[in-house]
Amino acid sequence: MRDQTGTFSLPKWRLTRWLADPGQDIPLNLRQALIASLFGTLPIFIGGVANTVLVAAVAALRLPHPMFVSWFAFEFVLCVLRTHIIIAAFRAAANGRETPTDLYIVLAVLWGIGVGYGTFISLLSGDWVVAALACLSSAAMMGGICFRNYAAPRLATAMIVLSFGPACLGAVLSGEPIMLLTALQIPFYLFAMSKAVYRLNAMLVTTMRAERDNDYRARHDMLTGLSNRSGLTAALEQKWEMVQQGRQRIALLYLDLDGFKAINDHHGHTAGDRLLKLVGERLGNLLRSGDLAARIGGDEFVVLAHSVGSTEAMQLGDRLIEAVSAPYLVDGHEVVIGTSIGVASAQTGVASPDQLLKHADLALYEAKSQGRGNCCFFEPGMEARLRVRQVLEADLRSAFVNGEFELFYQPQINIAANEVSGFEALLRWRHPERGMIPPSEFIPVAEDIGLISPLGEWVLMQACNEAAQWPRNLKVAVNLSPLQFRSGTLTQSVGNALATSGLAPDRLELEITESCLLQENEETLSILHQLRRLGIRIALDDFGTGYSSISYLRDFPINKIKIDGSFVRDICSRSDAFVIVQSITSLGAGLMMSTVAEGIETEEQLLKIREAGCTEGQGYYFGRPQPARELVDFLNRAELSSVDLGLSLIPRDLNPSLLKPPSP
Ligand SMILES: Nc1nc2c(ncn2[C@@H]2O[C@@H]3COP(=O)(O)O[C@H]4[C@@H](O)[C@H](n5cnc6c(=O)[nH]c(N)nc65)O[C@@H]4COP(=O)(O)O[C@H]3[C@H]2O)c(=O)[nH]1
Repeated sequence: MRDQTGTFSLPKWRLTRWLADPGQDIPLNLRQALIASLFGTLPIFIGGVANTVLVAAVAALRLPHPMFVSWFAFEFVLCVLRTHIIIAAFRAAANGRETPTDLYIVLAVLWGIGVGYGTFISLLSGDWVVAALACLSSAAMMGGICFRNYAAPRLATAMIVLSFGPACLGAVLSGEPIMLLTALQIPFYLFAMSKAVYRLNAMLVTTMRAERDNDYRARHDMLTGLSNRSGLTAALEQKWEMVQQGRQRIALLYLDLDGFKAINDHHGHTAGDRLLKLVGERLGNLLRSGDLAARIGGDEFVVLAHSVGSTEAMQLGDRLIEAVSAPYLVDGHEVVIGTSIGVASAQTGVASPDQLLKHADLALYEAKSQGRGNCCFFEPGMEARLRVRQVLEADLRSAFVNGEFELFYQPQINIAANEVSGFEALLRWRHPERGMIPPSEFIPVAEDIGLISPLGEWVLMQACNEAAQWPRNLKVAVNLSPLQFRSGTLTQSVGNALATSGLAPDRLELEITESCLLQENEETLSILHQLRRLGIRIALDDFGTGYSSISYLRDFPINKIKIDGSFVRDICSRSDAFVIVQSITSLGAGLMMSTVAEGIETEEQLLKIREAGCTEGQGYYFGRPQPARELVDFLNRAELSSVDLGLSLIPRDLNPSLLKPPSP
């Protein structure tokens, strides 16, 4: 059936409403489609009216009695009126105007009455040729009525009874005994045809419901109830003409959830699904009427906002980030995720809805590459940057396979004992064309493309293997990505690395950042305890930046605090930096944790760090990150006199009081 939903008006008069009523619980759009179908199948309509006028004309010619002439005149006028009304209805529907549905239905009923009247008078006429013609014609009409009007079963039944019912009475009154048989047959025929109408109607409604459900499913995401990709495309295409004519301003906000995969992996897909539903609800709550939210991929959502410029779209983006990032309660667990958003608006130069979506996607890439929880507006240069990024991703994947990674080690110095206490392993990528690429450039990419877990495992194994060859029980510190921390396999990987290398667990230190501790306190706590049970030490990296929650130091089994290099950089010039470092070291001392100052580059900084009470130091002043093969040499030099080598851990000409162990 042709879908004409919404183009033909529903009847308004009481009688016509009753006649066209298809039954209870039928939604509005189905009612509209059913009414539209009454106007359809034009060949049957034309055949029906032409046939009636023709039969009436033949009868009037054979029997030019006023009854037959008036019948013909009635049919003729009705035919003209109905044709006019149906043409007017189609025009009105095409132009989105009210259609004359009530009149159309009333004329259909009158037509049925006309056919019935003609059959009746023909049977009484005694002219069996005219009677046979009229009876055959109205019986044939019933088929047409049934086929054409079963969308409104009451109307069709009324037309069937009115057009052929009088033949029953006519047969009785015809005076011909044999016609009594026909009079007996006609009610059965009427009943059978009416029954067929209701059956056909039930089948039609079921089919239309199924079509409607399929259509809904085709355009909606069953999990969240939001639109899906094709729903979004349809909505975009619908608005596009107005957008191109400058009559409508729209913006697309492309959201990608940060940290969703970890929740899915950790709590299972059912919890992940619940979380997606909650995200969908939050998005829906923020939209104005006429805006649309869609889920177009696992954890990817798009918001189509209308009547917004770039500023309002960015403001909406910020509100979406805030809403999505608030904690969720899923299966009794509090979980936190974030979202990055790319925004694009349909200004001149955007050729198609597809291109607009692509722009928003590019802006999303940019938002993600700037760190999580960002909202970025599309700029033309992003496409080129994306290509660079895609090349980097491809290179990164092959780098892992080609063994282009290596570990550099930076010494960590026990300031009090004036000796090297261990080394921090720092990942390096020796790119065949670009040379050495720093971890800050490729680790976020490795996290995004799911390479961080295997890469992290490789780092652990390599660091443990190399550290196992070092003298003097020197420690090795290994950085962990938050994603690796939440992977669920960390304890096992650490256990494997220790078992394979034979490194004593107390020589391995894992450096985590606060973002590892941000969510799932119980889960995180249990991983940390498992690691501690293996005998491993935990260091909290970059302390003093980010959240720097003191409660982490109380709640989690941490052995060491690494004070962020930014404080060390300012320690000689800003008294507040010194006070902060001092406060962290005394906090650490009180909690039986050692404190390491990162990024020491000068002697003055070292003096201040000592004065502030740090137990360990790390930085270019002591040594830059260097390949494993150079460590033995470094250690040998460190153990020799500084005067001999011109390289000193704690320069000799320092005030001797500075060489004393730090005061607690
Ligand atoms: N300006 C200055 N910088 C100094 C000084 N002393 C050390 N640094 C640099 O500071 C960074 C210290 O590492 P981080 O804070 O853990 O920060 C690391 C760490 O978060 C991450 N990273 C490095 N290796 C790995 C790894 O194997 N796994 C993971 N997940 N992250 C890693 O990459 C970050 C950057 O590493 P690098 O580029 O090697 O940069 C290193 C190091 O070279 C100094 O005196 N002055």
